Amino acid sequence: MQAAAVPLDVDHDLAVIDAAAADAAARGAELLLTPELFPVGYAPARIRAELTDATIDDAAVRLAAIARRHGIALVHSLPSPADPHRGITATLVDAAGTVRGVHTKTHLFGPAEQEAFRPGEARPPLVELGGLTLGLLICYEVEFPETVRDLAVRGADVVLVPTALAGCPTVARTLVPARAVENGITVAYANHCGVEDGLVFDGESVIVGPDGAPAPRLEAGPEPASSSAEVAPARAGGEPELLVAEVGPARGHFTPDQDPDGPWYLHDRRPALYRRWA
Ligand SMILES: NC(=O)CCCCC(N)=O
Repeated sequence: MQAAAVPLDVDHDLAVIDAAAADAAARGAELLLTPELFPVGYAPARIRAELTDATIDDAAVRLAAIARRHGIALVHSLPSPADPHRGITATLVDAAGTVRGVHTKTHLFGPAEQEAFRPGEARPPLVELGGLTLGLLICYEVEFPETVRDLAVRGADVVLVPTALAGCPTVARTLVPARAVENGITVAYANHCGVEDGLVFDGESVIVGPDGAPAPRLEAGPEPASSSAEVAPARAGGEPELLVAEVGPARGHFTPDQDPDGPWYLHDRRPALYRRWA
């Protein structure tokens, strides 16, 4: 889902997610990925100054209910309750509304985030769902090859990335596809669009497969999609958009006997050598 949130207007922002979940489920999607901090909007200073933990806890309950109501898994992103400071989290809730994985952003972007939040330390989680292994990262983290590589070597087929990207479309156009290709996995990157708290978001949400190309779009309709249009990046500005694509098992784990031509990135890695260089 790519859409514009209204900072601190949780009712509005949850309504946008609810409508997207209904639309996605109707089109056959099994999981809806939403942008970073979408239920509260991307406004780090205002979140720190005005948001209460009760509001955050209530939003988490309502997001689980959205997943359950529409029978679709959901990745949402909220501030963590203060303990004593707040992190930025991503949570995967399954179609029954059960929390299956939570990640706290380990690489905070810029002074605004670093003043308003604390960085997480825990390793990004893997969740088994729908026959695939799903990894969670948040925004800036996907720009560090180490984070996606860590999930890939642990078996991730798909890395799901709520984001809040403004003024740097190179990330969506170049870095996100590179992460998918260099690990032979699919990366889904869901951004805000429009303007929030004076920030103009890039949009350009994308779902990129192991070959670096946009994943094929699932065409809703009576007949199974025989040929699917590619999922072009969402437009920068304007209205909410839903990219619905079919994602599958990783190809990065191939070894020479499975794929005679290579490249075999994960197979050919030399971590002991890299550690000696550190
Ligand atoms: N919320 C974020 O982590 C924003 C990341 C933007 C990084 C960039 N290169 O502009």
